[in-house]
Amino acid sequence: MKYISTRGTAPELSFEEAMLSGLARDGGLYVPANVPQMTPEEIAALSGLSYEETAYRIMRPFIGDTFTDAEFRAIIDRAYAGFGHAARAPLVQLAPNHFLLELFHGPTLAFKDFAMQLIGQLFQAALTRRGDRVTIVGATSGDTGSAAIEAFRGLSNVDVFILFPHGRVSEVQRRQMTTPTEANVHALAVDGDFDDCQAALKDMFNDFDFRDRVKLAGVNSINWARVLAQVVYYFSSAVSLGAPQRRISFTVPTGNFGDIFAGYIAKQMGLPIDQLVVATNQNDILHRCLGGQGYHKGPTHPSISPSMDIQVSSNFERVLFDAYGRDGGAVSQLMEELKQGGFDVSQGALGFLQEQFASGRASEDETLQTIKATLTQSTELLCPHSAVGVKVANEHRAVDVPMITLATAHPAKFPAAVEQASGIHPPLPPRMSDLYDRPERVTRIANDLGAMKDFIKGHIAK
Ligand SMILES: Cc1ncc(COP(=O)(O)O)c(C=O)c1O
Ligand SMILES: N[C@@H](CCOP(=O)(O)O)C(=O)O
Repeated sequence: MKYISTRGTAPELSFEEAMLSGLARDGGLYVPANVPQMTPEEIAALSGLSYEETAYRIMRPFIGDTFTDAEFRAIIDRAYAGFGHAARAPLVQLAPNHFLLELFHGPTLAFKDFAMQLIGQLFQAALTRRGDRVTIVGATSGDTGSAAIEAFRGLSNVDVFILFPHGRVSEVQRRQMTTPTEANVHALAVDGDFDDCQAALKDMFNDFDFRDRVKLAGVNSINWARVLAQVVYYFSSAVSLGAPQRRISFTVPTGNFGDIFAGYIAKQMGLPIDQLVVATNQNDILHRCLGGQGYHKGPTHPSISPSMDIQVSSNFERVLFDAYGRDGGAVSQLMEELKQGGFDVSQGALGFLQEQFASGRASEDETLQTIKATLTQSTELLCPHSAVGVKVANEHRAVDVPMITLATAHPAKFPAAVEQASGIHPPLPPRMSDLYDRPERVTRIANDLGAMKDFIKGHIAK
């Protein structure tokens, strides 16, 4: 199994190399040269299996010879052992033919744990075997950072630096990043927004001196392994509702396009997905683009679903690569135009995108109303991101096709918005109940690439 860059000029890599290197050296993102296929019989055979066994069968063909079967099984088992629900990703019914896929039972209460817990184990196994160490730098609008810190804190062969936008994450998200005491963890509050953090991260990857000197690695969804781990729950949930005999639709609260891209890969592998619906908050650049208005950046408006406050949606590049016939030159050109503010999508590419994805948006008010209405109609207390998904899913549901909306975070991560909508203050689970009492450790830093690189160089273990 080989991985190729969306910009077309970086070397092809194995799974292990692509995982450890993050961004391709031509600035692109790695994707599989060919997506492995599953037959209807193989998909049907997933019925009744544990989440771990399903994960093994879905991901195995993508891993190549990086790990033996036994090593890979053990890695998966360790990754999901700390989840607080036996099903790992349980489905609950909201309404006739509308289901919620609860992805918030991991250690940091967000869907990021599904991939990050696995990546933590994959990195540890690969680095130990190589006798190597890396510096992980991550950009976060809240959840990736806490999940990465949880997965990598205390590991001897990794330093972790997380860039988050100062004042633009929830207090729970911030505290999850700033209260761990392990010396290899560094939380940096950047005077900027998430797009500034992600741009700085990509600039670090494109500075080869810095990249090679600190042995830079990435655990954002830049990293193909992040996307791969998220493909699994599309299969597990769809099969439990009758796939492959039945078609299933999904609605996905979307920001950086990693989660819904995983659904797109599941469909490419053979899962019979009817609609894949992109749900955005008021920062609706993806919804506008899929509606034919081009991809043009505007100001980011802070919202009650802050993890989706994104203008430069990193993984959109991966689907553009397919939409433009896997032409790396065309993708490079679009990404150059994006640096100047945006680009128009060609008619052919737009047709491809509209065939693959539907979309919708939720305003702040609609998000609050959805939290309230869902609690009235069921017993489910939604986080604001999941509420964006439910609002948009309700607009796209068809009577004869089950719709699964991804619930991407636990409501207790966003208590202010949830309480405003429902009157209920969602409590943190007991293991985190002292989060507000723990001392914080954070470095405030200017939105200045040089300052960030100097900080990192000065704080990696020698
Ligand atoms: C709670 C939550 N929901 C939705 C998203 C959007 O996911 P993606 O960036 O993969 O589109 C994020 C951030 O990634 C998130 O943290
Ligand atoms: N919403 C994310 C943004 C980063 O996304 P990623 O999937 O590329 O890591 C967050 O919570 O940080």
